Amino acid sequence: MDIEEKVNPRKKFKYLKDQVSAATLQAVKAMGFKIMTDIQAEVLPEALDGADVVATAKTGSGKTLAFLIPAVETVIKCMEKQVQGVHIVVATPGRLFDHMRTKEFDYRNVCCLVLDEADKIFQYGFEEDLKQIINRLPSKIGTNIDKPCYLALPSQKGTDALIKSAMKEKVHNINTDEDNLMATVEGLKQGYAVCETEYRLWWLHKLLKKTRNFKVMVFFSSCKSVEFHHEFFSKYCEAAVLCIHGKMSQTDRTDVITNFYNAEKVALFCTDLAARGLDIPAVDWIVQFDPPSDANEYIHRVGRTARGMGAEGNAVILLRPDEVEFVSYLKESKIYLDKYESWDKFANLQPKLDAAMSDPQFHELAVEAFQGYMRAFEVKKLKHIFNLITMDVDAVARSFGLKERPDVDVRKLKLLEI
Ligand SMILES: Nc1ncnc2c1ncn2[C@@H]1O[C@H](COP(=O)(O)OP(=O)(O)OP(=O)(O)O)[C@@H](O)[C@H]1O
Repeated sequence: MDIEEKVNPRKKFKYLKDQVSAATLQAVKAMGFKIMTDIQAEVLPEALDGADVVATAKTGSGKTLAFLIPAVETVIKCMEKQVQGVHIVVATPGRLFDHMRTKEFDYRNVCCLVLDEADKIFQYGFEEDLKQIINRLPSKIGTNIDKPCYLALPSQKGTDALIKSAMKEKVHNINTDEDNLMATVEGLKQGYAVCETEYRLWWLHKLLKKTRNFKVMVFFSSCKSVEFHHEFFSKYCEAAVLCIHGKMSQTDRTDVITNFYNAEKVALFCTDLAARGLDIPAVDWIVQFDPPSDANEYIHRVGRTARGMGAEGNAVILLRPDEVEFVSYLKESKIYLDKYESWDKFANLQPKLDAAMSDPQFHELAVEAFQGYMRAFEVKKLKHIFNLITMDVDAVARSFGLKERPDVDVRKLKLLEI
């Protein structure tokens, strides 16, 4: 008996045939999906039935189709009724609200609102924009027009008031994450490695060698650090690396993502710009070279691998010896890391660094990258773990290939800590 026969019939997309158009089912089939993920199997029958849904599930668990299929079905019905105009608008809250204040943007017939990444929306302080948007939309979208309104959110913190204002009296709370013993997906193997500060760059060099036949994402805490490491590894170590960060133009970012999407083996150096929403096939390794700010950010970074049903992936976070407590902190959020081997033998990068540093522009980049790294610490909330007071700043400078500590007001930064 193959997997498909064993599976509960309610979990097959075919089960939705009375609720979903043949075209949608055909499109799902063309994507190669036959069985719904847990969140899809729970959300779709309810949402297609017109219920308002708050859905919480792990990153990479298939939330997109859980809200997209009902949204597309709504559009299909509008088209049948020959409703004119744009059918789907995808926007950030601030931009959407700007448009709603223009005469040309007619939103009187809106019948479905989806808030994806709702926790991030709150974190970025879009709450006020969102309230205004909801106030202007046909009141209680769900109740009045009898069409669904969904929230897809990885975490529910702070959303209660919004749910009340936007949704029907009766909201279906679906959480496939409850009672779960782990915050990350089963197919993810994750661990941490410890490395002395000044050998961090050397560690990364070794890791890139070991993973050269894989598709890898490496996370850094600042744009300049991404640029610095990218320049060093691509120009002076001839490594296959791409980079993406917020200071690049949209066209360049799109090109990089397309290249990474199509590549079989390459490393993408990135900031947290790439931590959410990107669905790139077959990423093998997530490397957190600089630590994330909290458990939530950790989960989203590692969520770029092991995506979809039965998928597998690997993640490693690099910690300095005085950051190891981060492992216990993650444990409190049900993230369990194995301890990976700590390397003590590295290829000597000094000649390559010396060559690079003879270029004044590269030296300047190293200084800026160092400053970016220090600034990232300044805003970290977990001060007991990411502690500037105990940090060996000279060793940090050396980890950027700098023989002397740049002129950064470390004393001021340290004072901020107290
Ligand atoms: N029923 C399914 N069967 C197999 N693969 C699926 C199914 N549904 C979605 N996928 C695949 O799983 C991956 C993750 O899906 P999706 O992007 O919807 O996750 P998500 O929960 O929205 O993640 P995130 O929170 O990171 O945005 C995608 O590559 C998608 O194509």
